[in-house]
Amino acid sequence: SHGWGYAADNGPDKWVESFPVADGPRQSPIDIVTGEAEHDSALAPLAPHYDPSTSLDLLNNGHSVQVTFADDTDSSSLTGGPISGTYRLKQFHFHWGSQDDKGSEHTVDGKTYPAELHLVHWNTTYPSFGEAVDKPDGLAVIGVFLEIGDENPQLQKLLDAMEAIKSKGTQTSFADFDPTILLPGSLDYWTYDGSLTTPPLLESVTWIVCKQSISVSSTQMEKFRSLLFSGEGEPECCMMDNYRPPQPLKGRKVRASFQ
Ligand SMILES: CN[C@@H]1CN(c2cccc(OC)c2)S(=O)(=O)c2sc(S(N)(=O)=O)cc21
Ligand SMILES: [Zn+2]
Repeated sequence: SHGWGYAADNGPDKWVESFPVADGPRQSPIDIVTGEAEHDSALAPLAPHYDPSTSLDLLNNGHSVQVTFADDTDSSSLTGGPISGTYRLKQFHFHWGSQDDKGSEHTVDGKTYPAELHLVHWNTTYPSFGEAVDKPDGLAVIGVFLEIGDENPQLQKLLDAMEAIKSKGTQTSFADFDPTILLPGSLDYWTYDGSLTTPPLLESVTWIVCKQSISVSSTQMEKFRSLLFSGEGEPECCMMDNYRPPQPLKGRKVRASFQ
């Protein structure tokens, strides 16, 4: 089968064949061992500032569901946290499982969550996303765990719009969406140096993983699982288990912004 994916013949265990960095020194995701994380009082509070007018469209790219943002100004950007300077929001997307006991990429003391939200930002010391994506300090991704609980009304607009993008390569306009509403109440976080969790697995990401999760109901999770990896006219293949498992820490330190 052409191209990478999450099936037995093109999934995470096979990626190293086309992307040797898969076995590199700073791969993501990782298992966050909370007892090993060191509180760093020098870590600043996370300061995301998002402008809903920069949200553009909702896309099924065959690997995940993604909302893309206009990144020609600093209107939607991230400062503070472990990063220096300003990183612009490019897109956010999710990873999830085929059932509620798995689906996240990062794990916490071995605990898996049913899904994980990633907000991808690029360092404006570089002229564009494309220039930043392969630099060691090029990207900053905020990870938020989704935990099964009450229905999350903030997800509903996204879930309803997914009707229009069931198949790979479909997209629909998705204006006036403020991703701030998807963030947990507390922005306490763990941070470490890592990589993209999908090919090309570039080791360019400062990971910022929120300690507090947001809720999602089992019914809402079924909505994610009704999306398709497959394109229109192809045999239907449900989009689920689109997560990479934790990778070796290889001596990296994980810092905590909280005691
Ligand atoms: C398909 N997966 C996304 C790939 N992207 C991408 C797009 C264009 C070019 C490129 O490299 C040259 C990479 S990306 O950088 O937006 C990210 S970040 C990310 S995650 N799970 O680590 O947060 C996954 C992807
Ligand atoms: Zn991701």
